[in-house]
Amino acid sequence: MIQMVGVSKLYQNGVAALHDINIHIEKGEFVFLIGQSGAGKTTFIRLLFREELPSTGQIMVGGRSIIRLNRKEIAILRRNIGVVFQDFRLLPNLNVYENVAFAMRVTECAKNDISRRVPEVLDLVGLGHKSGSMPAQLSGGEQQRVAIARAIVNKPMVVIADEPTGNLDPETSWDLMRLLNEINKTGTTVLVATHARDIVDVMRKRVLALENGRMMRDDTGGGYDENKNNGLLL
Ligand SMILES: Nc1ncnc2c1ncn2[C@@H]1O[C@H](COP(=O)(O)OP(=O)(O)OP(=O)(O)O)[C@@H](O)[C@H]1O
Repeated sequence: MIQMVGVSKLYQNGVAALHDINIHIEKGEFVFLIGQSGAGKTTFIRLLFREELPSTGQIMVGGRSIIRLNRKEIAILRRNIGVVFQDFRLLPNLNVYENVAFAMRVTECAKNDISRRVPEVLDLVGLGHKSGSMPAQLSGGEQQRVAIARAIVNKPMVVIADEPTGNLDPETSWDLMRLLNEINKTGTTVLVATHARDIVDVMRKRVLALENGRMMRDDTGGGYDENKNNGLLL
């Protein structure tokens, strides 16, 4: 589903954000990406949906190289990858329904499909009753769930979340992780960049650990710290 071969990223200011990354994520996996602030997690994510290009190396998504794509192909890639940002990035002047519908409109979906699918995903994230609310009227956890609804509305192959619990209290963070786990159980590949040590330790998923732009660890069923093995399965 996702493959990086020899990927490095040197930003124009000379910062080497990623160095010789080689990873392979299969369809249907749930993967945590961990690492200290500045380790390269966001850069890793931005490369996957073509917000940045690597300086060297090859990136494949869904069996295709994403390095040389035209605008139309980039749009198709982004339809296949739902991204959830830490700061939600909802459109403030649109209500919950319209925020989610917007993601379908930009991919030129038929009106009928939009009016059928949007209520379906809002129910899935537990926000069916808030579809007329504006983002500013929602709690942080609710806004984040709208962001998830928007990320999954086009039935992407992959959902990527960049520190989705960064602004949430512990209980709401767990609700959100359970939701991502449910999405994963439907066959969607899920990649979550996080600092949430307790969540990583309990969920026991595959853990990729970045340190100064290098992939230092790739553990199946791993914890936040190396060799920590006292978690419970969710
Ligand atoms: N657009 C950019 N231009 C130049 N340098 C950048 C850019 N974006 C990130 N960097 C640098 O690249 C390195 C990796 O940053 P990145 O945002 O990928 O880390 P991160 O692991 O996501 O950190 P955090 O947990 O704080 O979000 C850092 O040194 C950062 O300063």
